[in-house]
Amino acid sequence: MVHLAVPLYLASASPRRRELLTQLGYHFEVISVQVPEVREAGEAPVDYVQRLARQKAAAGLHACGGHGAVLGADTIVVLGERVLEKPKDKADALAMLTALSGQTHVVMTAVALASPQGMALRLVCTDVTFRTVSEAEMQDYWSTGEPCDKAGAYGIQGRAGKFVKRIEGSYSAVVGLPLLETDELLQDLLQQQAG
Ligand SMILES: Cc1cn([C@H]2C[C@H](O)[C@@H](COP(=O)(O)OP(=O)(O)OP(=O)(O)O)O2)c(=O)[nH]c1=O
Repeated sequence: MVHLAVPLYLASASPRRRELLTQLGYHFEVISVQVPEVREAGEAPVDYVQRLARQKAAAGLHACGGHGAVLGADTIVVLGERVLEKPKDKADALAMLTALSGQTHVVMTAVALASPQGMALRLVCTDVTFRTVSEAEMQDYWSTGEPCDKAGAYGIQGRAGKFVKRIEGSYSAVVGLPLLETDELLQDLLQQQAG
Protein backbone atom coordinates (compact mmCIF):
# COMPACT_ATOMS: atom_id res chain seq x y z
CA MET A 1 0.00 0.00 0.00
CA VAL A 2 1.46 3.37 -1.08
CA HIS A 3 0.99 6.38 1.23
CA LEU A 4 1.56 9.95 0.02
CA ALA A 5 2.98 12.59 2.39
CA VAL A 6 -0.53 14.08 2.58
CA PRO A 7 -3.85 12.18 2.67
CA LEU A 8 -5.13 11.10 -0.75
CA TYR A 9 -8.81 11.60 -1.54
CA LEU A 10 -10.97 10.51 -4.45
CA ALA A 11 -13.66 13.11 -5.12
CA SER A 12 -16.13 10.74 -6.72
CA ALA A 13 -19.38 8.92 -6.11
CA SER A 14 -18.53 6.34 -8.76
CA PRO A 15 -17.99 2.80 -7.45
CA ARG A 16 -16.02 2.01 -10.62
CA ARG A 17 -13.52 4.79 -9.92
CA ARG A 18 -13.15 3.55 -6.35
CA GLU A 19 -12.41 0.01 -7.56
CA LEU A 20 -9.95 1.20 -10.18
CA LEU A 21 -8.03 3.40 -7.75
CA THR A 22 -7.93 0.50 -5.28
CA GLN A 23 -6.29 -1.55 -8.03
CA LEU A 24 -3.38 0.91 -8.08
CA GLY A 25 -2.57 0.19 -4.45
CA TYR A 26 -2.67 3.69 -2.95
CA HIS A 27 -4.28 4.34 0.40
CA PHE A 28 -7.16 6.82 -0.11
CA GLU A 29 -10.52 7.98 1.16
CA VAL A 30 -13.60 8.99 -0.80
CA ILE A 31 -15.08 12.45 -0.43
CA SER A 32 -18.23 13.78 -1.98
CA VAL A 33 -18.35 16.97 -4.03
CA GLN A 34 -21.13 18.67 -5.93
CA VAL A 35 -20.11 19.93 -9.36
CA PRO A 36 -22.89 20.75 -11.83
CA GLU A 37 -22.28 18.92 -15.11
CA VAL A 38 -23.47 21.50 -17.62
CA ARG A 39 -21.66 22.14 -20.87
CA GLU A 40 -21.24 25.80 -21.70
CA ALA A 41 -22.42 27.12 -25.07
CA GLY A 42 -19.70 26.50 -27.63
CA GLU A 43 -17.51 24.57 -25.17
CA ALA A 44 -15.59 21.84 -27.01
CA PRO A 45 -15.95 18.31 -25.56
CA VAL A 46 -12.20 18.11 -24.76
CA ASP A 47 -12.44 21.37 -22.82
CA TYR A 48 -15.64 20.35 -21.06
CA VAL A 49 -14.38 16.98 -19.78
CA GLN A 50 -11.15 18.56 -18.53
CA ARG A 51 -12.97 21.43 -16.84
CA LEU A 52 -15.23 19.03 -14.94
CA ALA A 53 -12.31 16.87 -13.77
CA ARG A 54 -10.47 19.99 -12.57
CA GLN A 55 -13.57 21.35 -10.83
CA LYS A 56 -14.19 18.04 -9.03
CA ALA A 57 -10.57 17.88 -7.84
CA ALA A 58 -10.57 21.56 -6.81
CA ALA A 59 -13.88 21.19 -4.93
CA GLY A 60 -12.41 18.17 -3.15
CA LEU A 61 -9.27 20.07 -2.15
CA HIS A 62 -11.45 22.87 -0.79
CA ALA A 63 -13.55 20.30 1.13
CA CYS A 64 -10.48 18.84 2.81
CA GLY A 65 -9.26 22.26 3.86
CA GLY A 66 -6.40 22.30 1.36
CA HIS A 67 -4.54 19.60 3.25
CA GLY A 68 -4.41 16.63 0.92
CA ALA A 69 -4.17 15.49 -2.66
CA VAL A 70 -7.49 15.04 -4.44
CA LEU A 71 -8.30 13.11 -7.60
CA GLY A 72 -11.32 14.11 -9.68
CA ALA A 73 -12.34 12.56 -12.99
CA ASP A 74 -14.95 12.88 -15.67
CA THR A 75 -15.99 10.65 -18.56
CA ILE A 76 -18.01 11.59 -21.64
CA VAL A 77 -18.91 9.75 -24.81
CA VAL A 78 -18.42 11.75 -28.00
CA LEU A 79 -20.09 10.72 -31.25
CA GLY A 80 -19.24 13.15 -34.02
CA GLU A 81 -20.48 16.52 -32.74
CA ARG A 82 -22.62 15.00 -30.01
CA VAL A 83 -21.67 14.61 -26.37
CA LEU A 84 -23.47 11.75 -24.64
CA GLU A 85 -23.56 11.92 -20.87
CA LYS A 86 -25.73 9.94 -18.48
CA PRO A 87 -29.18 9.29 -19.99
CA LYS A 88 -32.11 11.18 -18.47
CA ASP A 89 -34.57 8.32 -18.96
CA LYS A 90 -35.25 5.17 -20.98
CA ALA A 91 -36.03 7.06 -24.21
CA ASP A 92 -32.79 9.01 -23.89
CA ALA A 93 -30.80 5.79 -23.25
CA LEU A 94 -32.35 4.01 -26.24
CA ALA A 95 -31.65 7.04 -28.45
CA MET A 96 -28.00 6.98 -27.34
CA LEU A 97 -27.62 3.24 -27.94
CA THR A 98 -29.28 3.62 -31.35
CA ALA A 99 -26.80 6.35 -32.25
CA LEU A 100 -23.84 4.24 -31.05
CA SER A 101 -24.97 1.05 -32.84
CA GLY A 102 -22.59 0.10 -35.68
CA GLN A 103 -20.48 3.25 -35.16
CA THR A 104 -17.14 4.27 -33.70
CA HIS A 105 -17.22 6.84 -30.90
CA VAL A 106 -14.62 8.40 -28.62
CA VAL A 107 -14.68 7.98 -24.86
CA MET A 108 -12.91 10.91 -23.21
CA THR A 109 -11.82 10.64 -19.60
CA ALA A 110 -9.97 13.41 -17.83
CA VAL A 111 -8.35 12.85 -14.46
CA ALA A 112 -7.12 15.77 -12.37
CA LEU A 113 -4.99 15.81 -9.24
CA ALA A 114 -5.27 18.89 -7.03
CA SER A 115 -2.77 19.37 -4.21
CA PRO A 116 -0.92 22.20 -2.48
CA GLN A 117 1.64 21.73 -5.30
CA GLY A 118 -0.99 22.79 -7.86
CA MET A 119 -3.23 21.09 -10.40
CA ALA A 120 -2.08 18.35 -12.78
CA LEU A 121 -4.26 16.70 -15.42
CA ARG A 122 -4.26 13.92 -17.97
CA LEU A 123 -6.78 13.51 -20.79
CA VAL A 124 -7.26 10.05 -22.29
CA CYS A 125 -9.25 9.47 -25.50
CA THR A 126 -10.22 5.94 -26.52
CA ASP A 127 -11.95 4.85 -29.73
CA VAL A 128 -14.72 2.32 -29.19
CA THR A 129 -16.56 0.60 -32.05
CA PHE A 130 -19.97 -0.99 -31.48
CA ARG A 131 -21.37 -3.78 -33.63
CA THR A 132 -24.94 -3.33 -34.76
CA VAL A 133 -27.22 -3.59 -31.73
CA SER A 134 -30.84 -4.61 -32.28
CA GLU A 135 -33.82 -2.80 -30.78
CA ALA A 136 -34.63 -5.93 -28.72
CA GLU A 137 -31.08 -6.02 -27.31
CA MET A 138 -31.31 -2.36 -26.36
CA GLN A 139 -34.62 -2.96 -24.58
CA ASP A 140 -33.11 -5.93 -22.74
CA TYR A 141 -30.04 -3.94 -21.85
CA TRP A 142 -32.12 -1.10 -20.42
CA SER A 143 -33.95 -3.58 -18.18
CA THR A 144 -30.63 -4.62 -16.55
CA GLY A 145 -30.44 -1.14 -14.98
CA GLU A 146 -26.86 -0.71 -16.17
CA PRO A 147 -27.29 2.21 -18.58
CA CYS A 148 -28.81 4.77 -16.21
CA ASP A 149 -25.67 6.01 -14.42
CA LYS A 150 -23.20 5.71 -17.26
CA ALA A 151 -22.02 8.08 -19.97
CA GLY A 152 -23.38 6.99 -23.35
CA ALA A 153 -25.87 4.70 -21.56
CA TYR A 154 -23.51 1.73 -21.49
CA GLY A 155 -20.87 0.05 -19.39
CA ILE A 156 -18.13 -1.76 -21.29
CA GLN A 157 -17.38 -3.70 -18.09
CA GLY A 158 -20.92 -5.04 -17.91
CA ARG A 159 -23.47 -6.57 -20.27
CA ALA A 160 -22.65 -4.01 -22.96
CA GLY A 161 -19.23 -5.60 -23.30
CA LYS A 162 -20.74 -7.82 -25.98
CA PHE A 163 -21.62 -4.78 -28.13
CA VAL A 164 -17.97 -3.76 -28.37
CA LYS A 165 -16.30 -4.91 -31.57
CA ARG A 166 -13.08 -2.97 -31.10
CA ILE A 167 -11.37 -0.70 -28.62
CA GLU A 168 -8.27 1.35 -29.31
CA GLY A 169 -6.82 2.98 -26.24
CA SER A 170 -7.35 2.54 -22.52
CA TYR A 171 -9.97 0.12 -21.19
CA SER A 172 -9.75 1.51 -17.66
CA ALA A 173 -10.30 5.05 -19.00
CA VAL A 174 -13.55 3.89 -20.62
CA VAL A 175 -14.67 2.42 -17.28
CA GLY A 176 -13.92 5.79 -15.64
CA LEU A 177 -10.31 6.10 -14.44
CA PRO A 178 -7.22 5.56 -16.64
CA LEU A 179 -4.89 3.45 -14.50
CA LEU A 180 -1.59 4.26 -16.21
CA GLU A 181 -2.18 8.03 -16.34
CA THR A 182 -3.57 8.21 -12.79
CA ASP A 183 -0.53 6.36 -11.51
CA GLU A 184 1.72 8.80 -13.40
CA LEU A 185 0.01 11.75 -11.75
CA LEU A 186 0.45 10.21 -8.31
CA GLN A 187 4.06 9.19 -8.94
CA ASP A 188 4.87 12.73 -10.13
CA LEU A 189 3.40 14.09 -6.90
CA LEU A 190 5.35 11.58 -4.80
CA GLN A 191 8.55 12.72 -6.51
CA GLN A 192 7.72 16.41 -5.96
CA GLN A 193 7.08 15.69 -2.30
CA ALA A 194 10.36 13.81 -2.01
CA GLY A 195 12.36 16.53 -3.79
C1 LIG B 1 -18.54 4.60 -21.25
C2 LIG B 1 -18.61 4.10 -19.83
C3 LIG B 1 -18.86 4.95 -18.78
N1 LIG B 1 -18.93 4.48 -17.49
C4 LIG B 1 -19.19 5.39 -16.36
C5 LIG B 1 -17.93 6.04 -15.78
C6 LIG B 1 -18.51 7.18 -14.97
O1 LIG B 1 -18.80 6.70 -13.64
C7 LIG B 1 -19.82 7.50 -15.68
C8 LIG B 1 -19.76 8.86 -16.33
O2 LIG B 1 -20.16 9.82 -15.41
P1 LIG B 1 -19.21 10.88 -14.72
O3 LIG B 1 -20.00 12.14 -14.62
O4 LIG B 1 -17.87 10.92 -15.39
O5 LIG B 1 -18.96 10.28 -13.26
P2 LIG B 1 -19.96 9.88 -12.10
O6 LIG B 1 -21.05 10.90 -11.96
O7 LIG B 1 -20.36 8.45 -12.27
O8 LIG B 1 -19.01 9.95 -10.82
P3 LIG B 1 -18.29 11.22 -10.15
O9 LIG B 1 -18.86 11.30 -8.77
O10 LIG B 1 -16.83 10.84 -10.17
O11 LIG B 1 -18.58 12.46 -10.96
O12 LIG B 1 -19.99 6.51 -16.70
C9 LIG B 1 -18.75 3.13 -17.22
O13 LIG B 1 -18.82 2.71 -16.05
N2 LIG B 1 -18.49 2.27 -18.27
C10 LIG B 1 -18.40 2.68 -19.56
O14 LIG B 1 -18.16 1.84 -20.45
